[in-house]
Amino acid sequence: MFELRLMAPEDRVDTLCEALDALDALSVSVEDADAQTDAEQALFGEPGMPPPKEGWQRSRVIALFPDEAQAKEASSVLALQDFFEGCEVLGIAQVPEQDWVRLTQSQFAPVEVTPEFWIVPTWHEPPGQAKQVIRLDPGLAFGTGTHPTTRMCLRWIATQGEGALASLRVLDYGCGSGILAIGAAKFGSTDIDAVDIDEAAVSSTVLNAEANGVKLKAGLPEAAKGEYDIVLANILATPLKVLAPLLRSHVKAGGSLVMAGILERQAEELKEAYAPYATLEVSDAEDGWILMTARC
Ligand SMILES: C[S@@+](CC[C@H](N)C(=O)[O-])C[C@H]1O[C@@H](n2cnc3c(N)ncnc32)[C@H](O)[C@@H]1O
Repeated sequence: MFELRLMAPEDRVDTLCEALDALDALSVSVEDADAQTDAEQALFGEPGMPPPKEGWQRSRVIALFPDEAQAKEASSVLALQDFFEGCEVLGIAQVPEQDWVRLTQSQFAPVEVTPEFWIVPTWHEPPGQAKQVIRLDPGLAFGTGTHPTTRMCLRWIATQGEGALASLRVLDYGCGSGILAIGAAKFGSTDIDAVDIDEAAVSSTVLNAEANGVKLKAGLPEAAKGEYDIVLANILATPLKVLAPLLRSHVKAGGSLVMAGILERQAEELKEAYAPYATLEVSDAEDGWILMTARC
């Protein structure tokens, strides 16, 4: 395959990508042309908020074509268009043959939750010291264990102890891949509801639970019914604040509310939002994220 590399100012990127698509590019990717330089302008938004602006000052647009002739033709056609003014062809180059499957898989190594509890992709052998293992491959839904918020929730489950959840009813609210619900099952729970607003997450949860040989019920949020001994919710601070009365209503008296997706600096606003319902405390922290829990 051959890639056609182009430079485009911010206001031309969308048009250029659409044109490349119309010219039968197999894929088009856009990178910050000023990344790692003094001119780099970060475009991070607050979690849950849109970024400060839509695009970078200058973007490198890379389009993949099946052969050199098509890449050259696309380059010539683009150069004749009015909208190409301000854009530039950086070059055409052959893409070296790679084993893409192996390359992708190599980016997902086993993840340690505790020295004895690991998340292991199916193409890896579990580490020797692992006593509990969740088998999970990256998919459409969030939750492979590579994010600190997921790991902190799983660590909380693990610190309850082996089999400690055996007689406990668990709700995983915002289940994504179902990783927390599966973790709860690994530590003994047999009565688990996993819910999400995203139907793809619900389907992923069902498949991942089957792959791990655990029993749970997955569905949309209205499938959460009644009270639970443990409510796990790894969402984000803003929805967690909105969901405060609902999440609290699902926790049994004496039960635990365990929440992640919260930045360190959001601890106080979460405590305030939950004050009418529960007393939250910070139970864990990793990479600027915190785990907040309450005994209800
Ligand atoms: C950060 S992911 C967490 C996934 C997984 N539980 C984990 O810990 O890795 C948050 C999930 O919450 C879901 N979600 C967001 N808002 C929600 C809401 N109001 N009700 C239910 N699920 C929600 C999203 O679709 C997403 O799958």
